[in-house]
Amino acid sequence: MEATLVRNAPAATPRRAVADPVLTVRNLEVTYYTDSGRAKALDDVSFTLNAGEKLGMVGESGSGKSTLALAMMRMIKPPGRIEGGAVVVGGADLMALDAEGMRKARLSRIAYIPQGAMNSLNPVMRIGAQMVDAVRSHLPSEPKAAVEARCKRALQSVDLDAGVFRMYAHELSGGMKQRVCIAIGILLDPYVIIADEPTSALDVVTQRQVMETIDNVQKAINAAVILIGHDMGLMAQFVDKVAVMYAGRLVEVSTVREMFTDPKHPYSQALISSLPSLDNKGVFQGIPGLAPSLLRLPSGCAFHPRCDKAMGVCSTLRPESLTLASGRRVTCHLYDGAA
Ligand SMILES: Nc1ncnc2c1ncn2[C@@H]1O[C@H](COP(=O)(O)OP(=O)(O)OP(=O)(O)O)[C@@H](O)[C@H]1O
Repeated sequence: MEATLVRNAPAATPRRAVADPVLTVRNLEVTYYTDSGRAKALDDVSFTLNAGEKLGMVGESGSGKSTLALAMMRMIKPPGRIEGGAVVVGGADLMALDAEGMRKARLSRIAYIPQGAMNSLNPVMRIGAQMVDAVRSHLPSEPKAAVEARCKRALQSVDLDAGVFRMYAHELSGGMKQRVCIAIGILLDPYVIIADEPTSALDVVTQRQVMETIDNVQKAINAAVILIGHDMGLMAQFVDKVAVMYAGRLVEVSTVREMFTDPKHPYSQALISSLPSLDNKGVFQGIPGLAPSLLRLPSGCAFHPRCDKAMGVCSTLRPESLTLASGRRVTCHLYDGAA
């Protein structure tokens, strides 16, 4: 079946009729076995996304955001190891697929636009040939003309001229290259798109255009989108929900409005108050201390040494993820008994 990639077209393929949530990540665990010891980079990570929902994944460097993306794609390499959990996309648990099943699932069920993707385009192959290769590895019997038409539609849906099909990466600007990567990501109409820092190394105008492109293609195919990034301000304009990671754990998942107006976890509160605002001109509040090494995590809650609301229990007991009455998720002892 051909993908429907026309901008702002309604969700069209029967595949989109899959029951919500379209993505369920359950108890995902990843450990890196390094010479210095074991680093648990994902610790019991769970969340869900409905078709058409956009989730922003934020957290300091080293908190596990890219590891989460790679684990969902089953692309964790040694010394890392996925040690448990499920990633259910459109009804199929990716963790239970054999290698060939997983190869097919990449791009068709779940697409990943890695950090720096635009620099990984092959410099000596035309853009079109790279796109055709990606389609062919999934749909070997699709006629050449149909494959080309699919690729050109994908280029047009990210606001690139179909002529880009015949161009080389060096002929394109950074923003155009990033849009090519997005076009490749949507070639097979996936249920879920993960974009890891899709706007890094781009100027602010191009950043906005790239985010708008993701927004448009996401609406056109009704995919669930995970945007990984540091720029809370940019993210706030494009996502529906925000998930905050700290030392391999999801410490809060809230709607973007709740996160910005009433963050629950002290780490989310610190992240929000560290953002510049017109009311607080020139007053920047940093987060005290440094992110902990995963090799030597503090006992109890890993955030407690930096937390201005820490209580006795925080240094001894690991908090569980709680769902508050409003449906928000928070991993903090402050809310024990409130769930
Ligand atoms: N190949 C590896 N070997 C050992 N440890 C690793 C490896 N890759 C990642 N880690 C560890 O896993 C943790 C999570 O890393 P990850 O790259 O997922 O973080 P991140 O939140 O995406 O950071 P950034 O924002 O800088 O991209 C880090 O603390 C890092 O030390």
